[in-house]
Amino acid sequence: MITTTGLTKVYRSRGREVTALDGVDLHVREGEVYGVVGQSGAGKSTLIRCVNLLERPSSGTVTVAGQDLTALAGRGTRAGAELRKARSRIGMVFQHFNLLSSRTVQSNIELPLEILGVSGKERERKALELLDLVGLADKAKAYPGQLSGGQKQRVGIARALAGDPKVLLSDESTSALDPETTRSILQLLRDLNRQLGLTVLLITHEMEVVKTICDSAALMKGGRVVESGTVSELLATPGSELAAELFPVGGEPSGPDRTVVDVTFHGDAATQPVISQLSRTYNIDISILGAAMDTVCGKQVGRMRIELPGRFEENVVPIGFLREQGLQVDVADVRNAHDTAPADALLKDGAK
Ligand SMILES: Nc1ncnc2c1ncn2[C@@H]1O[C@H](COP(=O)(O)OP(=O)(O)OP(=O)(O)O)[C@@H](O)[C@H]1O
Repeated sequence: MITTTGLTKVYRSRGREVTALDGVDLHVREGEVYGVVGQSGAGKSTLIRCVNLLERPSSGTVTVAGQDLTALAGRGTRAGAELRKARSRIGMVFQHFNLLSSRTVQSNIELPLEILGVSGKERERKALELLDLVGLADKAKAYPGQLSGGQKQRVGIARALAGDPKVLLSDESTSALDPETTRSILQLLRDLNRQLGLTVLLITHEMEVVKTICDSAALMKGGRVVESGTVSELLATPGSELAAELFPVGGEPSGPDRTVVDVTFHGDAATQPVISQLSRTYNIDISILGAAMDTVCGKQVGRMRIELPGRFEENVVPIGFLREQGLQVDVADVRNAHDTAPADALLKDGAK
């Protein structure tokens, strides 16, 4: 539904160049909720603004619902009209709602339809239908100043849906809201995604948002996508930074010459007594340094950080045993991170 290839954006201001996007390839499938996360300055806002061509990319292409928007942006006035039409099919929700305070709620929702030249009667019908959809049927005549933050965002979402978009872009739409309101807005986005088959691309710095509603996610750093995939794929990828952030387990080793291992349990593996089997089979004492169970994308996932006595070399076979049970095993020397890669290579060799 949304594809970007080699998307690059270089800002030039006061003789300085800032590369905000550095060759971003993004693939968002129809009907999915896709989250882009990353620290401040990673390029998330620039990416979302380039997807609907609010910002003109320096190079690369953006295709939404099979239409190459970058090609339209480059041509004359006729193409400009086509671009506006294409853009009206992409809804956008903002962090600070961007409602007009002098207009009623209904009139805010009607605004994009006014711009599209839709008749008054049809605009009213559509606005009232959308208000009902977002649970604010009784607020049509209210002004934004009379609404709570969550209600304002519901109006923002209704306005974004006015042009019957196939795609909804959300720029930190819950960042200004308290946790409970955040949950209700995320639930609304999820419901709309399911009811309307809406594809949602959202940017956020909150892992909780990804955990609650995203099917897929990408991590951005320095204008690049450094990891991406479905949330389940990411959780199953050894060493995935996104997975570790989505599902952190802490715990320091209790002393030198210990092997610290992060074990992730999905599906059936979560119900097997693997840790006690490991302990019995190899006659070793295992300490649990940290553990958590959580629901990620509606699925139960468990993660445990355990400590085995002895160094990596001495634990090749027990760790091979864990891998054979279908568990995802990441070896981490938390005090000596540069040892991790060689240790993992060693394990793979040793486990053969
Ligand atoms: N209009 C602009 N002119 C010049 N530089 C810009 C402009 N907009 C963004 N940048 C720069 O581009 C880089 C990426 O910014 P962007 O706002 O896309 O990041 P972000 O990940 O959305 O950050 P945040 O979470 O803080 O919004 C930053 O270095 C920023 O300073």
